[in-house]
Amino acid sequence: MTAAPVAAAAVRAAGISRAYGDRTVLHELDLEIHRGEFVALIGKSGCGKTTLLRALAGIDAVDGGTLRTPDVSTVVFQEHRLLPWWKVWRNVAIGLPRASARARAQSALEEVGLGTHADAWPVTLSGGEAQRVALARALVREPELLLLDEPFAALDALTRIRMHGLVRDLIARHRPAVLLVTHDVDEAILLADRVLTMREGRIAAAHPVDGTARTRGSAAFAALRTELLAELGVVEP
Ligand SMILES: Nc1ncnc2c1ncn2[C@@H]1O[C@H](COP(=O)(O)OP(=O)(O)OP(=O)(O)O)[C@@H](O)[C@H]1O
Repeated sequence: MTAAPVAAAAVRAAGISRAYGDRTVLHELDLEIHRGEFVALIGKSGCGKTTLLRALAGIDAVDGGTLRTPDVSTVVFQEHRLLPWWKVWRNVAIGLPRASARARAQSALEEVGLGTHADAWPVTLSGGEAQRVALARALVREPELLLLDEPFAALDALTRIRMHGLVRDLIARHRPAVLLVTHDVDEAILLADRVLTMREGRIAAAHPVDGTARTRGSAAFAALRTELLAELGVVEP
């Protein structure tokens, strides 16, 4: 028997592997995310980020290794995935006990600034509003693990900046463990406590984010950004 898992870990993956046919996408990968910790994962296209997130979400099984995740984990995807035939509040309330569903959905919508949109139809929402509803739907169940798969990638730059502020506030209040998969290095630095780079199905390096680096334009921000881009093999013009 190995030692008992670290109590503070919300997620613990040890040597997990996943293959599609003869193509191995996760190579004996190790990952720990602590309770209340915000981890961002960046890496080149095809390195296995979404595969890892889907494994943590329990959407896909792993072929080998051990994976421990909390009972309640929720996912926000790049596209909002709201059901068009249900009003906004019912989309948020999916899976909640009936008696409290409406009130809990309303309060979650208020948290994302959409309290007046409870009876709207999803089709009437802007892209940013729809993603805020998706966030409300993910947080209303008080997940211990929140998985974010490029949730801001399809939004315009200004909306994305506003969403960063909102997500920071929501996370500070709810304190789930978070894994954010993103292509946006700036976003990773601004939001995460720790940025992981992934290469060929493994975690290549971990970079703790110093508080001063969270200010865009600070020297610490620029230095970490340069380091991460170099690790990803990106040379800026
Ligand atoms: N269902 C599948 N069947 C076969 N191959 C797959 C499947 N899903 C993913 N792959 C392959 O696994 C590899 C990793 O895919 P994954 O989506 O995890 O990468 P990613 O790092 O998230 O990429 P991106 O940044 O482009 O979203 C890719 O080569 C992809 O083609």
